[in-house]
Amino acid sequence: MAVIGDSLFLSYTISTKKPSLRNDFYGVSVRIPRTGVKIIRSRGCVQSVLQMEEREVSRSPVEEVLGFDLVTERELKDRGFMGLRKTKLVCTIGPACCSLEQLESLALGGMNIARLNMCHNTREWHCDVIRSIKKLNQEKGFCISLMIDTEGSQMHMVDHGGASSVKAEDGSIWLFTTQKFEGYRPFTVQTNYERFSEGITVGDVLVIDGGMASFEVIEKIGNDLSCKCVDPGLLLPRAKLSFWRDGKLVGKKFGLPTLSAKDLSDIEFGVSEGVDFIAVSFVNEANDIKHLKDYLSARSSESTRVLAKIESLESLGNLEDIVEASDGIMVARGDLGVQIPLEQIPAVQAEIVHVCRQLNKPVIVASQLLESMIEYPTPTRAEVADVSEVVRQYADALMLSGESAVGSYVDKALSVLRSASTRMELWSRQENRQSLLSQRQLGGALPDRIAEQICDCSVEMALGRIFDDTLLRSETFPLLSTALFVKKIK
Ligand SMILES: Nc1ncnc2c1ncn2[C@@H]1O[C@H](COP(=O)(O)OP(=O)(O)OP(=O)(O)O)[C@@H](O)[C@H]1O
Ligand SMILES: CC(=O)C(=O)O
Repeated sequence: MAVIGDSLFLSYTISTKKPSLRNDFYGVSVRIPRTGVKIIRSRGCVQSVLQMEEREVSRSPVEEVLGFDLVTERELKDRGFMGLRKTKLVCTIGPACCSLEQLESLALGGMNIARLNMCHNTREWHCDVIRSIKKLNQEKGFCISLMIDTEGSQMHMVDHGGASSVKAEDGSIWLFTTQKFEGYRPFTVQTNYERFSEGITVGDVLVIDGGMASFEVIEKIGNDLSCKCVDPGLLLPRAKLSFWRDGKLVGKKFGLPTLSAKDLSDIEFGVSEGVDFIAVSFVNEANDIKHLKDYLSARSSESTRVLAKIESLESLGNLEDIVEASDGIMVARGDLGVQIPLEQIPAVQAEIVHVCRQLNKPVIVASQLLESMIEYPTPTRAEVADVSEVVRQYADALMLSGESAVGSYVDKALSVLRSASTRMELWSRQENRQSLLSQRQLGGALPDRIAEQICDCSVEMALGRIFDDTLLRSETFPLLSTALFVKKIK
């Protein structure tokens, strides 16, 4: 399977006295006139420099906003600028990729956003990574955006820093407790949340990490739970816990705010370091986002974009409001899979992406895209199909988690993501073009057919009473419908 891409890349930098650099979503959009692209070669790799005169930009009646990326020389030659990859790539930074050299390698491999998960590592470590990325942006001309991801309030096992996993055997009896202890205690799991057993009754099922292992509650001992393993499996450090009754999630209101004191302190840190995005974990309703945006605007940090992570059952019930309130969305399939049955994930993902497309909000699809590449140098066919499906759904970005943070094949994983998304975009464009050409009632030349399609869309919207009469009569309407149409077909 030829999904591994070419190794020669183009890097784009702007050469102008005062570049009109607009750090559009995912940080790599640049306003340019149609002309002014020159390819130069430097240090053995090909570098493209967009030459942009300010005079030209202000004079140009139609500015193009293009998403710029690293592309192969061959891709550029074959397909021109419109053929550049649109799907952005997010890499979670961890021990496997945090040195300056490793980050540069990711930048060359097409990383658009570096994600820092505030659950892990120290403030100093995060600070070093942020500084390294800024250095690469400044000195080597990359445009990598920075995202911090808050820890959020969720129920999980406490990591005692011992073995990387513990096996739970069928029928074994375990104690889930809130009592604090150091080191490893056999058949005992410490949970992070004191009220974790509130409302839980004998017979309920405790599921680990969305199905890694399951236990039946056999006795309540004060706040602790004695449980029998009914589905054996591995318990990983910080594994997430959820309770189920009669096949349904036991909705537990933890009484915890979406943003904990630690989250607020991490956000404060991110803002002071000038990160571009804050991804908020366990958003349940639009107010969670509105409050954070108010806070950011009080600090004059409105330019920091707020992304809502959709990973709880409750957030699905408030999806449209959350999408409206946010600057973008992350489909956090990892935690979502703890709260809803796994077989529902594909449909829920498609629905979230669809709502985001309808409301014109960017959406990242995250978790386990290339999970096997944490250990192996090639992806499974199913993983490549999953990545391609996300692109086909018109998600704006794909995210690597463990594959880049702790994986053994970080650059390869990114390369697979890049190649698979490029190919699917190309295929999708050809398919769209084909369906446009095969429309029966359309005119002869392609521009006529496109114009006719735009009119069709306008009529469709008018019939759907999307706009009031004043707007329909005004000159803005054709422009607006054109813009909506263009945006929708991407
Ligand atoms: N900064 C880091 N330092 C050390 N390990 C990290 C770091 N970031 C990620 N990891 C490791 O990579 C794995 C995947 O990271 P990721 O942040 O995507 O998932 P996660 O821990 O399940 O958190 P979340 O549920 O918020 O996504 C983690 O389990 C952790 O082992
Ligand atoms: C990314 C993340 O937080 C999740 O998938 O749960």
